[in-house]
Amino acid sequence: MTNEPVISIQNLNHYFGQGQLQKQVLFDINLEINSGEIVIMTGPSGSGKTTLLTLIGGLRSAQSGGSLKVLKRELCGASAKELTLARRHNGYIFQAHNLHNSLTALQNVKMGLELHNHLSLKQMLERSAQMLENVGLKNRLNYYPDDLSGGQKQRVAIARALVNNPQIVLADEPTAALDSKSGRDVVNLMQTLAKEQGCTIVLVTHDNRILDVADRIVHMEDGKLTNNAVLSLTP
Ligand SMILES: Nc1ncnc2c1ncn2[C@@H]1O[C@H](COP(=O)(O)OP(=O)(O)OP(=O)(O)O)[C@@H](O)[C@H]1O
Repeated sequence: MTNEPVISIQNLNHYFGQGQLQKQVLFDINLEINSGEIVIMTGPSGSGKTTLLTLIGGLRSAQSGGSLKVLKRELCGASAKELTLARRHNGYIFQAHNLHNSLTALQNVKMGLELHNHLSLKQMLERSAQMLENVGLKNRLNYYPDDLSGGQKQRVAIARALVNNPQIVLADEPTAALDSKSGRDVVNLMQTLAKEQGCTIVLVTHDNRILDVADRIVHMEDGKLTNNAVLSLTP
């Protein structure tokens, strides 16, 4: 494995709106994230965390000026096609889990594999079922989201995000809708699976109960990263 950062951000700014209504929401962001790291981003509401996460994930266009390199691809000024390609290496876990209610747990997870057209239908189903087993939902393969608890839905979302072995997982408030035990289970699971698969996780949260899964915590305040310290956990 190379020492080159998986995510490398230099002098990144971001603006919403145009002309007089233009508002700067990210200011001179500099951040490097290495392969296999779990980085948690904290900060008050409106400080810019989701904006930065969606830029890293190629879910919105980074404006030219600074540099945002993800897996060696420059995303500042990238075309829509380049962003689509960049997204294939990522898994996304968002608060509302974005499951399709008309699809079973197994079918939802299988959607995470559909860009992998080298796999047969049988292989996709086997791999999806295995992933659901890994997240403890072996007995829920054919359940619809409406028949699952919040924690179970979030585990389906994790299985879908990880099923295609993404190099990067981006998670926005993955525990916000969960009670403390389910929230803890969900992050422990993300941590275990990420370490097994060697992927890098960037996780935005307000949930102080889960900070200990991080290798590093970065703090965002008014669109600026204020702290990039290595987290030292008391033994
Ligand atoms: N699409 C948009 N158009 C205009 N302004 C936006 C847009 N999205 C976000 N903003 C503004 O950008 C700022 C940063 O928002 P962002 O959602 O990144 O913050 P956040 O730290 O993730 O907040 P929260 O913790 O509440 O989710 C806020 O002032 C928000 O109002």
